[in-house]
Formats: sequence, C-alpha cells, structure tokens
Amino acid sequence: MTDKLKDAKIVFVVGGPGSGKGTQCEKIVAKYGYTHLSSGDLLRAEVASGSERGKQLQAIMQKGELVPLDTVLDMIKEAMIAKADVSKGYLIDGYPREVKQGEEFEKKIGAPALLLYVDAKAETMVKRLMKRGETSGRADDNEETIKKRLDLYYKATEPVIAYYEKCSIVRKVSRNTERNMMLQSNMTSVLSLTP
Ligand SMILES: Nc1nc2c(ncn2[C@@H]2O[C@H](COP(=O)(O)OP(=O)(O)OP(=O)(O)O)[C@@H](O)[C@H]2O)c(=O)[nH]1
Ligand SMILES: O=c1ccn([C@@H]2O[C@H](COP(=O)(O)OP(=O)(O)O)[C@@H](O)[C@H]2O)c(=O)[nH]1
Ligand SMILES: [Mg+2]
Repeated sequence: MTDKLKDAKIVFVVGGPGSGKGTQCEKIVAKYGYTHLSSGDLLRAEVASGSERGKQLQAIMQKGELVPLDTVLDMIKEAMIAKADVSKGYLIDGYPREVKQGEEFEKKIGAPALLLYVDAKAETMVKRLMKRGETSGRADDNEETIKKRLDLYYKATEPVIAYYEKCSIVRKVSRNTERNMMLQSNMTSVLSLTP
C-alpha cells in the first residue's frame, strides 16, 4: 500500500472494447472532477514515446493480447501518485482486465469503492470500433484485432464483474441504446455512494 493513495477513492471502469468506457469517463470528469486514467491510453503513451519498452508493448497490443500485469499496474500507480494531491477520486478505465489484475491492484494500491460496468452488445461494440478505426489511427481498431479483443474480454474480463458483484460494488450502465437517462441516474447514485 502506498501512503499517498491510502484514502484514495477508486472506481474501476470495466466494459468491452468500444463499449464507451472512455466516453462515459469524460462525462464523469466534466461533472464530478474525478481523475481519469485509462490503462490503454497510458500504454499508448509509452508506445508513442518510442522507448524500447514501448516497442514491445505495441507488438502485444496490435495482436489484442494483454501486456504483462506488472507493467500496466506500475504505470497506473505512478500516474495516480502524480495526481494524489489534487484528485477527488480516480476513474481507472480499462482495468482490471482479469481477476488477477484486480487482486494485485488491491495489494499494491487499494480496494475499489465501486466498479462501473459499461455494458454494450458485441454487435454494437464492433460497429463503433470499425467506425472509430476510420479516424483513430489505433493499430488495434481493425476487424481481426477487434475480434481478438472481444474474445479476450468475454473470457478474461467478464469474470472480473462477477468477482466484484460478490461485494456488491458493481453498478451497470447500459450503452445499448442512445438514451442517456440511465447514465445520468446511475452516475449520480454511483458517485455519491460512500465507500
Ligand atoms: N452512438 C454512440 N457511440 C458511442 C457511444 N459511446 C461511445 N461511442 C463511440 O464508440 C466508440 C468507442 O467509444 P470509446 O469511449 O472510445 O470506448 P472505449 O470503451 O473507451 O473503447 P476502448 O478505448 O477501445 O477501450 C467511439 O468512437 C465513441 O465515439 C454511445 O453512447 N453512442
Ligand atoms: O490493463 C490493460 C489495458 C490495456 N491493455 C492493452 O491495451 C489494448 C487497448 O486497451 P484499451 O482499454 O484502450 O481498449 P479496448 O481493448 O478496451 O478497446 C488492449 O487490447 C491490450 O492489448 C492491456 O494489456 N492491459
Ligand atoms: Mg478507451
């Protein structure tokens, strides 16, 4: 446990590729001033830096596989500490990807107060990612890698939701329709809930 992060309010944001995790996080930041940390964005920043480690990460991400657990956890922890003095709480977007990642996070940083589950149908996710791929420049927004990311999501990440349901901290936001009402009401109850 890190002292600086001892009382940090942590919200895990979990959902399939393209479910809208990043989009929902932006809304929460605008409304509640939480610090948004996307594990995928942190990894992409490392790739963009051109470092040796970045090159290794790029190869893994291009295939839609998971990078080593310690790498991403260290990056998240570092980014959290950098914001510790100004942060009201953290949205950890795209993490944990598997139950083991959640366990390690709890050991090294702390327990989440909530898990926000961004739910969307596979068909919706694929459609959105293919569209995003037209302009995103992301090496993994292509048909083949999207399929792998989806498979891995259902196999490794969905069990994370069941795992945290046991301690009743899961709140679901459905992104299968264009209605925003669900988001608003869910979000208010989610973020006003004390740990
Ligand atoms: N129509 C529609 N599109 C959305 C919605 N939410 C997100 N999108 C779009 O779907 C795409 C994926 O959204 P992101 O917020 O990037 O999804 P993500 O879950 O962060 O995806 P990854 O970064 O791949 O993990 C983007 O192009 C968004 O603009 C929504 O509620 N409705
Ligand atoms: O904790 C993480 C987060 C991301 N990734 C890698 O980064 C990619 C993109 O992740 P992001 O969350 O940006 O997108 P998603 O796959 O959810 O669409 C994934 O496919 C993985 O290769 C990873 O290995 N561990
Ligand atoms: Mg994202």
